[in-house]
Amino acid sequence: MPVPTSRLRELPKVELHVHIEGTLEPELVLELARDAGIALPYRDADTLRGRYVFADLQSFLDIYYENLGVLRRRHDFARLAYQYASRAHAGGVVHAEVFFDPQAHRSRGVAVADVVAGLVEGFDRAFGEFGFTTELIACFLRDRPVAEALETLDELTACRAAIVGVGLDSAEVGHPASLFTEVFARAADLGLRRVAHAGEEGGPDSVRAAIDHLGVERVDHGIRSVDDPDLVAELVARQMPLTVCPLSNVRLQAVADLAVHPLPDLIAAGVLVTINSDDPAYFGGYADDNFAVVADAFALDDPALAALADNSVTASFLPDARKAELRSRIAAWLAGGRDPVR
Ligand SMILES: Nc1ncnc2[nH]cnc12
Ligand SMILES: [Zn+2]
Repeated sequence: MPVPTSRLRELPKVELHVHIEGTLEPELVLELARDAGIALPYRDADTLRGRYVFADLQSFLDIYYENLGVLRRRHDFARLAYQYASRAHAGGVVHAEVFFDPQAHRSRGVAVADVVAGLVEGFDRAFGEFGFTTELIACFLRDRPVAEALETLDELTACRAAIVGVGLDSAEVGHPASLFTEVFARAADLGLRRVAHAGEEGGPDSVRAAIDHLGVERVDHGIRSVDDPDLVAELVARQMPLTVCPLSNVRLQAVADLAVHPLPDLIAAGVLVTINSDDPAYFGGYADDNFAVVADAFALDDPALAALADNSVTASFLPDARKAELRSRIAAWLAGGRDPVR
């Protein structure tokens, strides 16, 4: 029996893999372009949305980087953050650890400090209005020079207090994690937490490289780990979280179809799997939608869904007291009650 969507929305969720630039809905692209006097080659939001047919990661990244060019002022980032928080909250997300791509903005002359200040402003508003909590994770672009990542890390130190950690994203194949060893070592010296995309289009070796060279505490995606049983066993032994994004994997053709997604095999093996949206404005769904499609595709019952939500709490960078509070809210949901806080 499928779990009704309204009940699934009430499951308290923590989102650990969402790119704030990937929450830029076509309507906001058009609005920000109009405000800034930027001419766009499409008439309306639906025409832009119609372009969102992707053959692979790169074909998505091309449009993603093009669209984020409309984000220019601190206020634009505040709007984006607040809009994401509002939508995620409506789907039951109570806490999010949100990626942003500083290099994609500073390369266009937008100061990293303005990006961070805008995101903080939008998320502070969301916290004040509906108690939505967030942490920020600055991702380095792995298809850009390492020297640029080091410069960006230097700039980020001025906003150190607003950032919980660093990540690694953009085109995976041909851009090994090992190149970024020094960047991640310096981030660790600054007390920043470390995560990295790996095993999205790259294979098990890419996942191993992120763990061995970057010292990550979570692997973003990591689905291709399933191709190497020894790696799966290692992920289980270390309880290394994977931030899996099912709709993204389908839309970027990392998997042929949801029915053959490795999620059930990873769960069955005992991997600490979490469910996330990645770039929801592009892939047809936010965190609740991702929960809904996997619940449906793999006939997950309430205990299985609560276990996935619980994994995200475990894998989060939240303090222990907040983790305990969220765990008891998930347990209350499982026991059949409504979430007492919503
Ligand atoms: N799914 C993804 N993989 C790598 N880099 C990204 N940047 C935004 N979304 C991404
Ligand atoms: Zn991602």
